[in-house]
This record gives sequence, structure tokens and C-alpha cells, in this order.
Amino acid sequence: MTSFVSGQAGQITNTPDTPAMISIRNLDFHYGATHALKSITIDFPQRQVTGMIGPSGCGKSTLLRVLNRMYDLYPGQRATGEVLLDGENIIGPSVDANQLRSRIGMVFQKPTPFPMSIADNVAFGVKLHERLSKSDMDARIEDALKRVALWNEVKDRLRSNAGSLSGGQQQRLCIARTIATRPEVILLDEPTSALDPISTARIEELLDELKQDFTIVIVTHNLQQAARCADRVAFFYMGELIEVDSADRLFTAPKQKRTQDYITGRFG
Ligand SMILES: Nc1ncnc2c1ncn2[C@@H]1O[C@H](COP(=O)(O)OP(=O)(O)OP(=O)(O)O)[C@@H](O)[C@H]1O
Repeated sequence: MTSFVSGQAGQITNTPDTPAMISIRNLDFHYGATHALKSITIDFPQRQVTGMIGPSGCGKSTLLRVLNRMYDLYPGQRATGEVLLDGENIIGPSVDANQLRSRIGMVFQKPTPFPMSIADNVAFGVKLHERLSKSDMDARIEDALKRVALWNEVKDRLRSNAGSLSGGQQQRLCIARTIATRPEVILLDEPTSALDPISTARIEELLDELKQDFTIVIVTHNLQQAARCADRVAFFYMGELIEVDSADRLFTAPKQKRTQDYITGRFG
């Protein structure tokens, strides 16, 4: 059964049937005096893709930064409320941010391979958290590269510098690097905006496979991409969550006028 809860600012929070991997409750975020997220309440269901859409500056990237506590590094940025992962509030003071980042991986807009070999890129995060034998590490690298459908393209040049790969291959490598640490959640911030249509299609297909094992949250400006890839879509506007629903319903029968205006191109 699906329930709807009216929140502040007229937002509609749709509680999904699938259990939540992450439950956000009354999250507020400030960059100094800027109130970037306002009382956000949303669930990210296990092993589903949740798409986050909304006009520039509405707070999508900020929410991703809260989820892996990147804001910790910056004085003056603060989050209040609850972000529950397995029932633990991950924005609480007792949570080890490095440990958290092995559970919640992040892929950025621009492919960001490290200046090292393809194999070392994939091994990088694993080495921070686990001590594996060489054969186990090799198996982990192969598994991660196979899961992003890159293995066949790179298996004969694993020791080559990652910078020698194409942009699309680099982004798949970054996803391999993220999944190699076996996180529970993968966050992607506009992961295909720097890629050509074929590379974009490959990443979108990949998300469909990865969601069998991971909970995925993707920020995208591409509404077609959200409709194609996401099970659920959340629409944000000026720091507020306006509406979240199944991708089908949000794009065909939005409940809020602002959502309707956005998806029909009236602003943004
Ligand atoms: N480092 C910062 N310092 C101060 N304000 C910031 C900072 N980063 C973001 N903001 C502000 O927070 C708000 C939300 O920004 P955010 O980057 O999360 O939006 P977004 O929806 O991801 O935008 P875009 O789609 O353009 O990436 C905006 O008003 C922005 O100006």
C-alpha cells in the first residue's frame, strides 16, 4: 500500500512499498546564512533507483553531499535532522565519515579517474578499508570491471594509465571504483552530462543491472533520463522537496502544480 503524507510547504511525501535503505527526516542544511535544504523528508527504497530533479540551485547536489558527509570538510556548513542508514543517524557526531563513505559511494559529473593505472583505480578504495591478498584483489578488480561492462575493453591493459581511456570508459571506471568497495548505496551526480549519447546509454543500462545489488540515487537535469532509469523521482524546488512518486506517476500525473510546470518546461 502506498501512503501520502502532507508535509510542510505543501510537499507530498509518498512512502514506497519497498523498505527504505535511507530514511531522511526533517533535514535542514545551511551553507552559512544560505538555507539550502528545508525540512526534507524522503525515503530511498532498497535496490531501487531514485532520481532527483529540479532547477539549478534547488539543492539536489547538496542532498548528495549530506548523504556522504562531504560537508564535514567545510566549516560553516551544517546539517540538522535525521538521515537514517540501517537505523543509524549518519549525520550524528559519532559516525566515522571514512567508514560511511565505504557504505555510500559517490560518482561525480565529470569522470575523475586518479592518475594511476586502471587496476589501481579500482583497488584504491578497497585498500583503504580492507586487506586483501593479491589474488583476492585481482578477483575484486575483475569483478568490478565486469559489472560495469568494461572488463573486455581493458583486460589486456590493466596497468595502463586510466587517463588513456575515453570519457565514457573513464566514467564506467569510476563506477567500478565505487562498487569495488561494496557499498550499500551509490550516489551519482549528473553522471552522464559530460558523455556522448552512446556512453550515456551504456551507463543507463548499467544502472538497471546495478540496482539488483545496490540502492541508487541519481541527480539528473535530463528528465528523459530520470523517466528511463528511475523507479521513483523526487522533484525539488528552492530547497524544498515538492513531490516524490513513482517515475510513471510523477511524469504523467503530478500532484503539484510546480512539478507540472517544471516537467512541461514552463521554468527551469
Ligand atoms: N559552497 C556553497 N556556499 C554557499 N552556498 C552554496 C554552496 N553550494 C551551493 N550553495 C547554494 O545552495 C543552494 C543549492 O545548491 P545545489 O548545488 O545543491 O543545487 P543543485 O540543485 O544541485 O544545482 P545544479 O543543478 O545547478 O547543480 C543554491 O542556492 C546554491 O547557491
